[in-house]
Amino acid sequence: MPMNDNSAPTLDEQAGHCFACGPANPQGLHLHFDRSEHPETGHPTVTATVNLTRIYEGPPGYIHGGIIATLFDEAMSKLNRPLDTLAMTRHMEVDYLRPSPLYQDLTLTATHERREGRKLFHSAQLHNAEGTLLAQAEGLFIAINPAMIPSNITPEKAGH
Ligand SMILES: CCCCCCCCCCCCCC(=O)SCCNC(=O)CCNC(=O)[C@H](O)C(C)(C)COP(=O)(O)OP(=O)(O)OC[C@H]1O[C@@H](n2cnc3c(N)ncnc32)[C@H](O)[C@@H]1OP(=O)(O)O
Repeated sequence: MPMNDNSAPTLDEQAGHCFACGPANPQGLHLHFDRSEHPETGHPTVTATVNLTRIYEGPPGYIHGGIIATLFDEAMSKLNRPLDTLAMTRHMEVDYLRPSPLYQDLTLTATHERREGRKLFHSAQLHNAEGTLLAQAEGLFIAINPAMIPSNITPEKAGH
């Protein structure tokens, strides 16, 4: 794992193996998000283009539902940093409205809705290129103590 000069890993380095967004995970999705502000509420919003192959297939020709949940979990988690909060997913609901096709550019978006103390409420959507809503989610993230996140994970420490 790359280290900074003080050998304390940065948050990005700690998250480098994240299955959805980590650049260091050879089997990950390598999602990249652009961040902006919602035009009406000013709340943080993130967007990514996803185009998935059969590795992620569920029904023939379509993305597996668990992977769609992963996309939503990741997109909503990306809202926590602009809110200056380290948080983990506590609850998520997903509506699968239409099958989500493989091999097509789909637009993944997430927006912060509201905060109640440690509780962050976010929403997320997946649209096809025609603008049809394919799936949507609501998520509850809970602000955590940074000490919950181990600073250095190795296979040896994980028992492998
Ligand atoms: C994460 C850091 C990563 C750093 C790098 C970023 C890279 C990105 C990677 C990100 C990867 C993607 C992200 C991932 O995949 S994160 C991985 C998936 N998530 C987890 O593994 C989290 C596991 N859970 C926990 O560790 C604990 O439960 C945590 C720490 C989250 C909270 O435990 P804690 O004991 O502290 O709190 P609590 O359980 O009492 O609950 C708290 C409050 O919530 C209320 N509540 C519960 N349910 C509902 C509901 N349905 N509607 C409304 N409210 C609800 C509940 O009543 C309570 O309210 P109150 O009584 O306090 O008022």
